[in-house]
Amino acid sequence: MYCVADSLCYSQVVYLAILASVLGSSIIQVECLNISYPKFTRENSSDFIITGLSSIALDAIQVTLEQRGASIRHLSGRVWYKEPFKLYSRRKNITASFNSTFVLNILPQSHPGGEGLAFILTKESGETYIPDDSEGQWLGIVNANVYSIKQVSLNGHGIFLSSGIDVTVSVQYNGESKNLTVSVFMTNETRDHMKKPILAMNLDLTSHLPEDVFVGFSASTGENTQLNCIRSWNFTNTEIDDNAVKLLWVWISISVVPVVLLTGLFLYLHLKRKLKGKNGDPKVELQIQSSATAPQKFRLKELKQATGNFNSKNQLGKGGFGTVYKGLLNNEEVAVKRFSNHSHGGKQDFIAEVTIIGNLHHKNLVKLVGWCNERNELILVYELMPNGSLDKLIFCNNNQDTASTLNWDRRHGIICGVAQALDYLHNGSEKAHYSTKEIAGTPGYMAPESFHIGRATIETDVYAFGVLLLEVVSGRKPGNQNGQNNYNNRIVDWVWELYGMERVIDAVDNRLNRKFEEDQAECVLKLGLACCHPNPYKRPSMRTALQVLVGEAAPTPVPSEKPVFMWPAATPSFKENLDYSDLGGQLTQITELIGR
Ligand SMILES: Nc1ncnc2c1ncn2[C@@H]1O[C@H](COP(=O)(O)OP(=O)(O)OP(=O)(O)O)[C@@H](O)[C@H]1O
Repeated sequence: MYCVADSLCYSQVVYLAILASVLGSSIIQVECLNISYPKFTRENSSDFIITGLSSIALDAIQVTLEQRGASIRHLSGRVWYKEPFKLYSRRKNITASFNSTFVLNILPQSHPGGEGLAFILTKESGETYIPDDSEGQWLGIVNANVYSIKQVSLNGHGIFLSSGIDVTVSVQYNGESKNLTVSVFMTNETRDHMKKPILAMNLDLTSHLPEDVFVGFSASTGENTQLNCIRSWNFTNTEIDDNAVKLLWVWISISVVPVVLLTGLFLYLHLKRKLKGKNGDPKVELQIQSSATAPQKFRLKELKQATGNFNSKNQLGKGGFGTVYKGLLNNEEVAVKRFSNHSHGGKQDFIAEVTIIGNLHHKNLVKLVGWCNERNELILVYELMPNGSLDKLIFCNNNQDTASTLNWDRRHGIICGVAQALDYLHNGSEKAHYSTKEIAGTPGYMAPESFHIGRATIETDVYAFGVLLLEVVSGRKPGNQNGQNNYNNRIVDWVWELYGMERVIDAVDNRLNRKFEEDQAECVLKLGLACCHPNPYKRPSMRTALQVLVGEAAPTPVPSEKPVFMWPAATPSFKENLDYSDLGGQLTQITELIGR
C-alpha cells in the first residue's frame, strides 16, 4: 500500500489541503479573542497580518514604515490580529461586547508632523483591503468617498497626540446597549478624572459589519510625516455561544482536523519557502522602492556572473556582515557585498542599509549602486574603491619601509575627509539616526559604554573616529598588540600615557622619518584622545572635531591622565555643556551593537 506511486500520495495531500481551506473558516473560527501584548517583539510577527510597509520593530507595531531617513511620505498601512472574532450572531440575535486598550506613540518626522492612526474593525484583512488613496488625512481607513459621523478634538482635553509621548486609548463597546465609549489619556497620567470618556455614542455595529470581524490598526502619512507606533495592546471580547452547531464540528473535526491541518500547514510552508526563495521577499522590494532615490535592483544571475560565482580569487575583504568581492558589471568595476546568513541582523537591517546609504550623497562616502534579494541572498553593490581600504595602506608595508608609506599630508587629508563625512552623517541630516537593528563593530574601535548600552550612538562614532586618528598618526593597529609593540593593551592607553609624560609626539609613526608638522601632529593626537574620553558626554561633536582639524577651533583640552570609565556616565554641568550642544545632550541611538 505504501508503495503506491508517489504521485498518488501527493495528489491526496493536495486534496486534503483544499479540504482544509474549505473547512478552515468553520473549524478555525475564533469566537473569542483574548489578546495581551505588553510590547511587541519580532517573534510576535506571525500573530499579525501585516501590510507591505508596516512592521513590528523597536518593540512596537509600526503601522506605517518606521525608517527615519527613508522617504515615508504619502503612505498608508494596516496591521490586523491574524484571527477574526465573532462580533454578533444573527441566528441567536446576540452581539458581543469588547474592550480594546492600546498605547500609541506618534513621533513627528517633519515639522509639523503628518497624519495619524486609527483602531479598526474590518470585514476582511490583507494588503488588498487598504482603500486606494487612503493616505494623508484618511489614515489608511477610508478615502474621500467615505465620511466621518462623529469627531472630537483632543486638544481641548490637554492631549496632543503628535508629540512623541505615549498615549493610552481605551475603546469599549457594549453589545447589549450598542453603546461605544472612547477614553484617551496620557499614559503617565494617573489622575482618574483624566480617564473619563471623551466620546460616548450609540452605534449599532451590526448594521455596518459582518458577523466575523478582524481588529487592528491603520495609519497614514501625507506631505508631512511621522512614525505611527502601537506600543502595547489588550483586546478582549465576550463570547457568543454558538454551541449547538459547534458540537457537530467538534466530533467531525477531532478525527480529521489534526491530519488536515498538519498536511495543509506543511504544504503551505513548503510552497511559501519555495516561492520566497526564488523571488525574494516582496516586502523588501516594496520598502526599498518606496525610498526616494532607490538604487538599482540586480538579478542574482548578473552578480554571480560579475564575480565569477563569488570566486574567492575576487575577494576584496570581509566585514561584520559578510564578504566583499570585486566584480565587473556593465563594464564598470564594482564591489559586491554578500551578506552571510548568520551575521546579518535580518531584512530590516538590509533595507535600512539600502534606503539610508542609497540616499546619502557625499564625496567621501562610497556610493551604493544597487542591491539584490533572491534565493535568500541579500547582496549590496557599491562602486569600487580602487585603492582598497585604509588599513591596507597603513599596515601592509614592511614596518621599516619609509618610502612607500603614506606621507603626513596624505594622512592628514584622509583624517579630514573622514571627519567631513561623519559630520555630514551626524549633523547634515537625520539620515544616520536610524540605521540597522544590529551592527558588527570591531572591538578596538568600540567605546567602553557600548557594552552597557548595547547600541551605537553618535558618541560611540566619535570614539571610533578618535581611535582612527591615533591609528593613522601612529601607524599602529588599535586592538591588543603583541610583544613587538611597546604598549600593553590598547592604543588609547598607550598614547594617553605618552601624553601624560609630555611625550605625545613620540607616538607619531617612525616611518614618517620625522617629516611631519609637529604642531599639527600633536593637535591630531590630542584630538584623538579627546574623542576617546571615557565619558561620552565629554567627547567633542564631529563638527567641533572638524573645526579643530582645519584650524578653525582651538585644540580640545585633554586631562593629563586618562579618566576612569564610570557608568552611568556623569552628565555635563551647565558650564561644561557648551561644546556638546551639537550632540543634543543625549546619547543618540543609531544602532544595536555586536562585537566581532
Ligand atoms: N567599495 C569597496 N571597494 C573596495 N574594497 C571594498 C569596498 N567595500 C569593502 N571593501 C573591502 O572589503 C572589506 C570589508 O568591507 P565591509 O564593508 O564588509 O566591512 P568593514 O567596513 O571593514 O566593517 P563593518 O562590517 O564594520 O562595516 C573592507 O575592509 C575593504 O577591504
